[in-house]
Amino acid sequence: MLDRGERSGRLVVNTWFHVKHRHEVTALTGGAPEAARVVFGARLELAERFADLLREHGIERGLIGPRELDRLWERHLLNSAVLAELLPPNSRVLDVGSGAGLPGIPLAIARPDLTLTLLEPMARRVTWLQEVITELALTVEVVRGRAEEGPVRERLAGQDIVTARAVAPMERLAKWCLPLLRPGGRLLAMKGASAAEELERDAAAISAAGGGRGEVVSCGGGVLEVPTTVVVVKRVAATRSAAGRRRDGGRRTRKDRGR
Ligand SMILES: C[S@@+](CC[C@H](N)C(=O)[O-])C[C@H]1O[C@@H](n2cnc3c(N)ncnc32)[C@H](O)[C@@H]1O
Repeated sequence: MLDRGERSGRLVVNTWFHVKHRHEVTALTGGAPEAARVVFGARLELAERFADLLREHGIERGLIGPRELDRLWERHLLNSAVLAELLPPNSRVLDVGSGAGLPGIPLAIARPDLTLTLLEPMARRVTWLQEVITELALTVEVVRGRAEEGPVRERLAGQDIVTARAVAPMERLAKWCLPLLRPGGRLLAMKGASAAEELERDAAAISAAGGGRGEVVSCGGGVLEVPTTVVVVKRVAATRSAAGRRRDGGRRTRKDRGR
C-alpha cells in the first residue's frame, strides 16, 4: 500500500480512510510524514524509534495487524500524539488499556512535562511497554492491572486525565475510568465516527458513574488529514452505587442527592 514516489522526498500513500483516493504527503528521511515534525518537534527521533520498534516487532508480538504497518504514522502515532492538545501542562495522565503503547507512548514523547502511567492487564503487553520505555529512555510508569480493580483504583486514583483508545464502549469506560480521576479531571476516549451517537446512547450510565454531559471534540485538525475524534467527559461527582453509597467511601450529602 505504501509505495515510494518518483520524486525524492515524497511518498505516495493510500491512507486508511481514502483507500480509493490516493493523496500525497511530504515525507521526512526515515519515512515519517512532515506532520510528525510539527507534532513531535525536537523529539521526532524518539517517535521514529518507536515506529521502528512497532514495525519490527508489532506483528510477531500480537500488538498490531499486518495492515497497520503502512499506516503507522497517520493512524497510530500522530493520531495518538495530537491528543496532547487537550492536556494542560504538567498533568498527571493515566492511559488505560495501553496495549502497544497507544496513545501513551506518543504522548510521553510529545509531552515530557506529563507524569504518565500506562495501565495494561496483559503480561506480554506490559513486558513490551517496559521494553519500549527502557529503549527510548522515557520516564513513564507501567502498571499491570484492570482499571476497575480495587488495588488499581487505590494506587492510581486522583489523575488529572485518563485516556483510552479502543478499550471499551463509553458506558464501561465511564464506570472504569471516572473513579480514577480527581473531581474536575477529564476522561479522553478516542473514538471513531460514531462518537456522538455513543455519547448519547450511554449518557445515563456516564452520569451515574459521576460524569458530566460530555462532548465530542476534534484534535490535530491543522496537521492530520483525518483529525482525531475524542469524547471528553469531566468527572463532576463521586461514583454512586445502586444503594446510594459513594464508591469512594463517602456519604451522600443533600447537595449530591439534588444533582
Ligand atoms: C484493542 S486494545 C487497544 C490497545 C491500545 N490502546 C491501542 O489503541 O492500540 C485494548 C486494550 O485494553 C486492555 N484492556 C481491556 N480491558 C481492560 C481493563 N478493564 N482495564 C485496563 N485495560 C484493559 C487490553 O488488554 C488491550 O491491551
